Amino acid sequence: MAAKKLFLLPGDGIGPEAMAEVKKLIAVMNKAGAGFETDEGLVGGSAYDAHGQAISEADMEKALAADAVLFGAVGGPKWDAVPYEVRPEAGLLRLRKDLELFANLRPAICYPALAASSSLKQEVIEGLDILIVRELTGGVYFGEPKQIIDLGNGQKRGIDTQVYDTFEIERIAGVAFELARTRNNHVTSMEKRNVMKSGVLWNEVVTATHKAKYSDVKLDHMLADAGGMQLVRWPKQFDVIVCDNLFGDMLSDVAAMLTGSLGMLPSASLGAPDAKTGKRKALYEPVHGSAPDIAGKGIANPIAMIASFAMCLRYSFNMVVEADRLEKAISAVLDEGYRTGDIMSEGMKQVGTAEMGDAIMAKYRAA
Ligand SMILES: NC(=O)C1=CN([C@@H]2O[C@H](COP(=O)(O)OP(=O)(O)OC[C@H]3O[C@@H](n4cnc5c(N)ncnc54)[C@H](O)[C@@H]3O)[C@@H](O)[C@H]2O)C=CC1
Ligand SMILES: CC(C)CC(=O)C(=O)O
Ligand SMILES: [Mg+2]
Repeated sequence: MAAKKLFLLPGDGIGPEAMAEVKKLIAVMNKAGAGFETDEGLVGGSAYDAHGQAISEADMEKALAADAVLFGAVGGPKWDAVPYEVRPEAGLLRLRKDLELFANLRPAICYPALAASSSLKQEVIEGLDILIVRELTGGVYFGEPKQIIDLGNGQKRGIDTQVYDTFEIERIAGVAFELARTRNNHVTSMEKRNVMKSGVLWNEVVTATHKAKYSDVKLDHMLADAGGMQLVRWPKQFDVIVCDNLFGDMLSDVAAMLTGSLGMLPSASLGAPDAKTGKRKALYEPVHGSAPDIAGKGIANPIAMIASFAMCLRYSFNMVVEADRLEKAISAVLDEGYRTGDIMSEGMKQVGTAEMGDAIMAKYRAA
């Protein structure tokens, strides 16, 4: 059996704390013969401190050669003043761009045990299971020009450019429609065609892609600001949401709170299948950032990171049984009342990062 090459990039802040819990799981799976071969690198502020770059060329090569990359989180106030080109977040953007990870899957599931403790009413989120499909390598995060110009009159101008070409919209729409077919067969496309030309094109191309290949899937369109409102008002109206890089970033943080906490939301970033092998480049990461406010305290919720590893098992290694088993272990531990601080509510057992990781591992082993 060929080794399964995992490249670990824990990053900064709570990234390494959450990744430590995944490393324990990998060790347990390897004892049972899973055959993961792991290597580890630096990204973000930790890479900047070591070599003045947000990710080194050597680590980029390892990421490109791996079957999957597991990523923690990057950033923090320590690096606020570093040059923009080498800021911690640049490491993540480079990984996404160079690995051509255009499809970012961000599922938001409300675990039954957390339905009562959300800031939203229980009936609004109970049973929630939606999937945000975010375009990840285009749009305003990457478009040129991207600069600050000195206008010479005491004023400056900040410029970011939103650019989308037809093929970029077509391929992300295709991913959303394909995934919808495995779920409730419903896609909602979100843009702002009322004020943005890229939104007009987005709407046209999604509509044409639907007509050409996916007319069996229900499609509707929503302006992205109204979409944000609807996500909070009645999120269960959605199945798959497809949107651009910026709206997807924002709407998935909104969706995170439907699940109880940013600490609960995993993600998978996938490239196109290789024409010969069918394999996709992939990176798995929690939706949250490095949470500098709680870093180093051992209290971060590791569930988003562990659930991202479950997505890795499912999408990169087709280990569907193990992925289900791990997701069930997370659910069972929540049913038993284990809570990190971010999801704590009255009468529950408050635990730290490692205790939560250990509890999930114990359930996984026992299943
Ligand atoms: N993928 C990545 O690496 C991302 C990095 N960032 C970076 O992270 C840094 C901090 O950004 P913020 O806006 O504060 O966003 P954040 O996601 O790091 O934190 C927002 C809030 O959620 C809480 N939180 C997040 N994850 C948690 C977890 N696992 N357990 C418990 N609580 C959790 C934090 O304590 C904080 O109160 C910035 O430098 C930002 O650029 C932000 C988002 C994504
Ligand atoms: C580059 C990241 C920090 C952007 C972000 O917030 C995200 O991808 O969720
Ligand atoms: Mg974000």
